[in-house]
Amino acid sequence: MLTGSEMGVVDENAAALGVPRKQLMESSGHAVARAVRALADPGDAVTVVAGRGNNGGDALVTARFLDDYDLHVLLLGRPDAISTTIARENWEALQHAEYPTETVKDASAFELGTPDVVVDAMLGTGIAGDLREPEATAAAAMSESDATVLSVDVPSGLDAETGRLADNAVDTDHVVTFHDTKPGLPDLDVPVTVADIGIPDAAELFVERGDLTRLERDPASHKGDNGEVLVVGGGPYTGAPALAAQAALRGGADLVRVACPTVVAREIQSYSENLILRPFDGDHLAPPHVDRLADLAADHDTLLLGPGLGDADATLEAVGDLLAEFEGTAVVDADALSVVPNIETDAELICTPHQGELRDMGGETADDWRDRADLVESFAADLDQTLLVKGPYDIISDGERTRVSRTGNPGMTVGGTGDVLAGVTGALACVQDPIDAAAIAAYTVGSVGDRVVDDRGYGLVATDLLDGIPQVLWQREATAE
Ligand SMILES: NC(=O)C1=CN([C@@H]2O[C@H](COP(=O)(O)OP(=O)(O)OC[C@H]3O[C@@H](n4cnc5c(N)ncnc54)[C@H](O)[C@@H]3O)[C@@H](O)[C@H]2O)[C@@H](O)CC1
Ligand SMILES: [K+]
Repeated sequence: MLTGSEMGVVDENAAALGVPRKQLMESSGHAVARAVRALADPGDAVTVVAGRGNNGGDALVTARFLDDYDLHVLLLGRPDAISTTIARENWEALQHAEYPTETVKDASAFELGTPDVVVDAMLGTGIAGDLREPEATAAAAMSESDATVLSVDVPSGLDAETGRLADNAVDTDHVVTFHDTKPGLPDLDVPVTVADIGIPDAAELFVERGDLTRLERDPASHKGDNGEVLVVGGGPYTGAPALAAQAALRGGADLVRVACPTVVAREIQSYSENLILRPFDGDHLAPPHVDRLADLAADHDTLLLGPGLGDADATLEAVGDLLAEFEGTAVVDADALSVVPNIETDAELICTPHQGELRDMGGETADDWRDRADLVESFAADLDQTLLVKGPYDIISDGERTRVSRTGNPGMTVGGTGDVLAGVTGALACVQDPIDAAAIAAYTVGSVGDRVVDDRGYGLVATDLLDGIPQVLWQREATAE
């Protein structure tokens, strides 16, 4: 089952892999034509009712496969109101080839006639709310007619995000949906055909730019709405928590606080005036600090635990105590990782080990990335947590879903890049599901590293990555419509 927006992610990923949406539209249109053939004989009357988006575009393709039918094509609205390039190109193809098309200027001009089959292609995943005019009038006419109604993707009026069926939705007889079923379709009690439209499995496995379409920033949002991250780190090291915290800010978090031992607080602050410090006594994390840190962490959307903490026994004991008390979402990195397999926690963890750290946690690795993906998936299932295992191909799994991010390059084996990745993951985990946060973070940090190395060659240092994070995260260079 895929929601409309998940379908948008997948088809943008397909475009990134070289299968643009116009090709998918051709496959969709053809699949609908095959369904028409199963419902009506050549010579029967078929009327296509097309809306102005890509749902209509699919059916404009269908028309070209129905030359041996008594065909009518009705476009709801003016041709210049067609909202996407690929749908318009398919409309123009019908004009050039002199297909019998008509445009319906308003609801009063809509006449369905008495076709044997009507193809409902008014609205698909782009719908918002109940049907407006002229779609509402057209829907009523279809629902009342004796024609067999074949809906494209979803019956017009079904919201594929929520599964809600509008009161004035088309009363359909048959649905051809694409790639996977959609929310609401199983409840309809009509035959639903799921058509394979040639989207490669890789579009769901690999993290690609389509995954970035999950990111939204509400224009009306206030400070804090986009996430508050608490980094607990530092002591033996100061650079790691500072990098992670700055990366969390670049990853879109509104507020990032760093809880660290007092002796290193001034030094960490000196790296950036954007950081807010919450020092605790001493020179390393230890069990007496845990209660206060647990309270502080509870006021944040994400806890990022590990960067620069070191592996003193008292520190690792405190990490275990803190995770045992914490009930929110935590990104666990570096020395803190070794504690995870030995504790009980109600927290939702995103663990970000490299392969050596994974083995120390009790996980297994393999040379072939496909084998590694299987091993990571089963270890994530054992832990019942999300893993982001770093490598030439990063493997992200929550034990059920597994994603692979292929960005990045050998220049990124330098120290500190893992802290940047943990920081971006922490920021995104404030606003995304753990697996999506980890997948987008891995893709983004790798892409930034690729850009830096393209520009300047190897010799990259972790701070080089910080500035480039927003550009990758918020790029909007979608090629398809
Ligand atoms: N995402 C994908 O991977 C693919 C999508 N395809 C098709 O593209 C469709 C989605 O296309 P679009 O995103 O262009 O969206 P739609 O074609 O579903 O609808 C967009 C249009 O509907 C109008 N609209 C929205 N709510 C309305 C309402 N309540 N009453 C009247 N008009 C309303 C909008 O102003 C816009 O013009 C899918 O359902 C599917 O049929 C296929 O071509 C294959 C691949
Ligand atoms: K439809």
